[in-house]
Amino acid sequence: MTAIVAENVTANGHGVEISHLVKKFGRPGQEMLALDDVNLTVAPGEFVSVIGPSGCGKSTLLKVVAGLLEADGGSVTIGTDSVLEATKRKLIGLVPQAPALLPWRSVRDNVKLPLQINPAANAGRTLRDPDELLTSFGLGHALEKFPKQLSGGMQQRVAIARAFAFDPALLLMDEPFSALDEINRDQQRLGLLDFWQTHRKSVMFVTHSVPEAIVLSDRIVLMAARPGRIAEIIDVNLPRPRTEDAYASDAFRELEGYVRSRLADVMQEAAHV
Ligand SMILES: Nc1ncnc2c1ncn2[C@@H]1O[C@H](COP(=O)(O)OP(=O)(O)OP(=O)(O)O)[C@@H](O)[C@H]1O
Repeated sequence: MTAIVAENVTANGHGVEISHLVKKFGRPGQEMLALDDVNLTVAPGEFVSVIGPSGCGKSTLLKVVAGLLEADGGSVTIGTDSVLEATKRKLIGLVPQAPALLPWRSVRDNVKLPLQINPAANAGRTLRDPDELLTSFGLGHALEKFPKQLSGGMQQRVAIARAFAFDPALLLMDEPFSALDEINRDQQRLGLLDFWQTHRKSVMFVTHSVPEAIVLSDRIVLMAARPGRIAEIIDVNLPRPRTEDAYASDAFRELEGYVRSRLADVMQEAAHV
């Protein structure tokens, strides 16, 4: 992984403005409110995690922002663009739960793919060289390999490198480390932290892990279920750049206790609905 180089890295990317967002599933008359009046502003270069009980709408929120699901009400603006315009202009990088690499392309060619699709949209960007990018993610030795020759953790790193390659204005990550074991997961999250602190992109990151949300984020959006909504937005006022030492600080542990107790509150509420 790259060394942590910058204390004062300029924030990059576009902000996100989510306003009165509503998303329903189901047939008319039997609808379920997956997102009920969700309002959230993500500043350019801000890292925001979304946490909450199963079924509270975290993935749905990310999918609406990514343009994979259409909203039933409200709006999402990325910079000054609608989601549709942002997807056309390739402003959004998405890292799904499973790495979704093309098995017949080498690691290098998987990372090159977003540079090759709709190249006109890449004009004026700082595109990253796939080899350099993969090397900075500790995969310099695996450029010619195929996805099946890599471990799950390495594959997920390729997927993250691929999302960074075309310099998107906004990165959306839906539990990117959930399939990994705890040791691997911790390594990957510290690697992402390191990379992000050097490049400062706007990020929306879904996770079930409280420590993961704290170590990575500037703010944590706590969601509640039935209907899916924002219960609280929690500031993470820990100094940056952060390293694994952050876990050991009193401030970290205090915040972890607070987030866990608020998570328990919303889970208890949901149990009584
Ligand atoms: N395509 C769909 N059709 C119908 N209902 C859906 C669909 N996608 C999600 N839902 C429902 O919407 C609600 C929110 O789902 P979502 O996957 O966004 O939750 P989540 O917070 O990401 O959950 P988890 O933490 O378990 O991944 C759930 O009740 C889910 O069953």
